[in-house]
Amino acid sequence: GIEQKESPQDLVNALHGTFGAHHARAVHTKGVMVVGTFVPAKDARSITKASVFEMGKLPVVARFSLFAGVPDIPDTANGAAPTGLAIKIKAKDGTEYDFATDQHNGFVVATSDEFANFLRLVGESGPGVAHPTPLETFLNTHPVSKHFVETLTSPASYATATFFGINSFKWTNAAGKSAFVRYRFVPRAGERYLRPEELKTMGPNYLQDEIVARIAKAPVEFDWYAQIAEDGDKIEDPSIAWPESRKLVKLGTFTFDRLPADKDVADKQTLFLPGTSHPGIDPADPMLTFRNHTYPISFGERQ
Ligand code: HEM
Repeated sequence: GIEQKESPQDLVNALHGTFGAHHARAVHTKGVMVVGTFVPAKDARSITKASVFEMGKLPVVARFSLFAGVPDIPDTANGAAPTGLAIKIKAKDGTEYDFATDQHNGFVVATSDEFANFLRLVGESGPGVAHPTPLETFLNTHPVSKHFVETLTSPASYATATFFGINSFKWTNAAGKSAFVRYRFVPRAGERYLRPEELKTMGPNYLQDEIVARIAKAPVEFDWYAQIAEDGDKIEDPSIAWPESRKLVKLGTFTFDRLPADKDVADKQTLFLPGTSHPGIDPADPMLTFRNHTYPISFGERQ
C-alpha cells in the first residue's frame, strides 16, 4: 500500500485552514439536495454480484455542490469548480450505496498527503501574495495538477455536467470474476458548459436556482456507467484518467424528481461514505478508504 503521513483529521484541518472554519461541510459546502429513484440496468450483473442491482426501483437522495469549503461562495467564483454530485441509494435491506463524484475526470493530485500539501499551498497563495505564489511554483513543476486547474469547466446546469467517481473499485461478479472499474454519471439532458464570457453574465446562485426550477418542471436523469480498466491502467493513482477507449458498462439510471421535504434537515443529516465495501464492490484506491475516515469527522463537526 501507499504510506500516509497525514491523518483524516489533518485533512479536515487543512480544508478549514484554506477555506475557513465554520460548522458546515469542510469542503463542497454550498449545495442543494434532491430526491428521486434508481433503476438498475441488466448488464450491471455481468460485472458485480452486488444485490442492489437485483432489487428493482429504489429510493435515492443526492446533493449537487460547489467544490470550495466556503458556505456562501458565488456559483460563478473561482473555487466553484469542479462541482460535485453525491448520491445515496437506499436498498431494501437497509444497506446504503453512496457515491461522491465530481465534474473532472481525474483528481488534482495522486494521494491524500499530496492533497494536504496542495490545500496548504492554495491557502498561502491568496490575493496580494507576490508572484510566483507558492501555488504557481508548485503547478509549474507538477504538470498533472497544472492540467487539472487549467481545464476546469463551469456547467450551464447541474443537469448538464458529467460527474466522475475518479477513484477505482474492484468489482466481482457471481462467477468470482473481478475487474477494476471507475464510475461516471452522464446527464440525459446532454453536456453543456459555459464559456468564460457566458459565466460572467450569470448570477451568484445560478446553478442552485436553475436545478430547483428545472426539477419543478420535469425530472432530471443521469445514466450510471462503470468504465472498465485494462492492464496497465493506474488503479491507485486517481490523478491519471483511464483512456476514453475503455469499455463502459451501463449500470442503471437515476431520476431526481423533487426536493426533500425539509432541505436544511436533509442537508445536515446526510453523510455520504463513498469508500464503503459491499459484496461484489471493494474500494481499490487507498484514497477511498481515507475518504471514508475523513467525511465522518466533518459530519461530526457540522452537527
Ligand atoms: C484525500 C482526498 C479527499 C478528501 C480529504 C476529501 C474530503 C472531504 C470532506 C471532509 C468532505 C465533507 C464531508 C461531510 O461533511 O459530509 C467532502 C465532501 C465531498 N467530496 Fe471529498 N475529499 C477527497 C476526495 C474527493 C474526491 C476524489 C472526490 C470526487 C470524486 C470528492 C468529492 C466530494 C463531494 C462531491 C463531496 C460533497 C458530499 C456531500 O454533498 O455531502 N472528494 N470531501
